[in-house]
Amino acid sequence: MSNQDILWGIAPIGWRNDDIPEIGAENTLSHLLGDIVVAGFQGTEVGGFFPEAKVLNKELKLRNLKIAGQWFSAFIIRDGIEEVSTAFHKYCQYLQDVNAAVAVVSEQTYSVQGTDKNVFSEKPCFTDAEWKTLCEGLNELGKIAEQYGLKLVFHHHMGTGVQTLAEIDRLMENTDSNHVHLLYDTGHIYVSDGDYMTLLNKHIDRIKHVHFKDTRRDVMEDCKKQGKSFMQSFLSGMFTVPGDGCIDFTEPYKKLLECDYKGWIVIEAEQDPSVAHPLEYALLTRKYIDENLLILSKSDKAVTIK
Ligand SMILES: O=C1C[C@@H](O)[C@H](O)[C@@H](O)C1=O
Ligand SMILES: [Co+2]
Repeated sequence: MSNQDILWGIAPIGWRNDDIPEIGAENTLSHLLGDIVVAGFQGTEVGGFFPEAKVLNKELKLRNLKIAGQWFSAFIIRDGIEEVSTAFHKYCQYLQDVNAAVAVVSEQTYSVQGTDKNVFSEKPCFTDAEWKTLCEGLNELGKIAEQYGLKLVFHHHMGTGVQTLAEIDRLMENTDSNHVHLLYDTGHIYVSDGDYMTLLNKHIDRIKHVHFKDTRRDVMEDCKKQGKSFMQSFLSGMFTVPGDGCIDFTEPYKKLLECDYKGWIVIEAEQDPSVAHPLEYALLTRKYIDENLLILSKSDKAVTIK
């Protein structure tokens, strides 16, 4: 790895999917971690099927792998911050026990992510009062995360109330930059807004975790035309690994280098593992990273796309 400030990981989502537990159910933890070593990544994120911290730590140590973080579905607007905080403490304790860096939080109130609704046209929008509840709640969760040595990174996501650049702007403006950070997911912002550089250029100072997710443009257009749900879309192959889709990752990577980004870049591509062989795709993206990204240095300036 040429840049020691950046750790490269690959998410379990290519092997198993927490949104549809049936797919890839045959892929065990040993299988996943073994593939990650073969493909030359330094770690992963926690999947829903991962074991208790002690067991996981042993498996990680045997393979010299690390945990970057884990997804947390928050319902701050629906349930209130008190109820969410109780679950969040427990989740942060586990992450601290496995030496993770970030708590990946997504607000799931009214989300259509796990439903049959058209993800391209039926996303929720929050009221002013709901925005206030959400932002104040996130400030609280951010402080809790810090008690466990973690940074709270907010995950903007298709089919949720924080999906578009305008919504991410609003969230960033109304949360405390000391406690609430941003996860930059190339795939989600590209599918939502058709552009992945504006968000990065605008909020680079708040970005403390990165998901590199690629998109097959033709599949995305087809899913849009057919009004598919989020799950139908990824099962149709809307997402893929960097190097296999239409996103040019040299631009975001150059920007991250130029701005001295320190943290994880996690490859994350939800596909059906019975269609897209997880190790084959992990190796494909490893080759793309080695040949196109790791050869770049800070002096290769990113072009600012307006
Ligand atoms: O980070 C993520 C976690 C998944 O659960 C989610 O559905 C996926 O799209 C994603 O970006
Ligand atoms: Co993501």
